[in-house]
Amino acid sequence: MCMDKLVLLTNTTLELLTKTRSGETKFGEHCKVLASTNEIYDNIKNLDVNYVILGIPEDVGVYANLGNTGTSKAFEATIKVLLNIQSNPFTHADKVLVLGHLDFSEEIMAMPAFDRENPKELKKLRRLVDQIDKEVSDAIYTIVKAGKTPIIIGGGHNNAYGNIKGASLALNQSVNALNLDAHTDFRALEGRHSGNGFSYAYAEGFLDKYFMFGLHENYISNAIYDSLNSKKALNYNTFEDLEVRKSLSFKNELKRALEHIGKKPFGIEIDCDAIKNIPSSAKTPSGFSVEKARQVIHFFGKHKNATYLHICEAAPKKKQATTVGKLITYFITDFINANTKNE
Ligand SMILES: N=CN[C@@H](CCC(=O)O)C(=O)O
Repeated sequence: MCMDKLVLLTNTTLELLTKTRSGETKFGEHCKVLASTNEIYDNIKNLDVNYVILGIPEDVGVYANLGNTGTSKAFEATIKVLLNIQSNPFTHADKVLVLGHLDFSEEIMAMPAFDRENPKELKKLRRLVDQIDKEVSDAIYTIVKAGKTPIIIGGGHNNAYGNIKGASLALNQSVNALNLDAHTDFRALEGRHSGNGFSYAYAEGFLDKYFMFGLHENYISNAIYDSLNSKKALNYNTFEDLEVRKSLSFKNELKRALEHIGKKPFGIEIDCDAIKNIPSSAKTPSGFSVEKARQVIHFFGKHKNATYLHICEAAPKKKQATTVGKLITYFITDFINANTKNE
């Protein structure tokens, strides 16, 4: 529980980013922050909040997957919007601790020195992702152990591993996961990257049942297809069945997915590359609408076993930052709104 890489959101930054308006109260005026990292576990535990927002501004996992970087920009874009939405009975700002972010700037600075085309260097680069995993799982462990629900803003999808491991260790049991994603991220155990967070978590016993919602058929390799259909713990549907051929009903599939993962604590993983035209590491012209993604978050978020929410892979350029920040903010408030009704 060292959380060496944690940079708290300070009161000064909070005040700087929250643009107050007379006659209104913004989210940033009512959410909570911590004053110090000392005794962080006790401070998180004793604070009267249910949700802890943590940023993971990194793109090392995506780079180590030979993908396009930019995922390190999503957290800042989000926080600037989130703090400026209204604080009202829908948004529950007083139930939220905006903790801050894990600072992986050293790892990000180190990554371009590795030649990704050279297998030996790629191996070393992927070891940097192991270091990130350790920090992420420590942070999620601390938050879940303190009895709070983490809302994690990525970063690449490599961080699913740290989320699952941290939650599993805190709860002393393996956990399940629901993943809204174009890709399985269940690729080979070939060194850590953004395409194998779930396969590593499964192989190490932290992940039990896994449901992949809306996979794109064009990106399922034969090897993965065979695993999907041979392991009982894995279950999925495809975007084409749901939205193109309409051979499966969206509503029934939500229920089927919940039957697969809902019987014990589960994480909700949202990869922004599942949504049409969102700037992300694997941006797609064909994907779910923002409203369908919001419905997924609402549906699973309202379940008592929802243990965390992770929104990842958004990679906004400067001009897209506000739009991406708004998108992720809708996801956060949808989750909080649905989940609060549980209590
Ligand atoms: N987290 C994303 N993982 C995908 C990326 C695919 C792509 O970049 O096209 C994967 O490794 O399969």
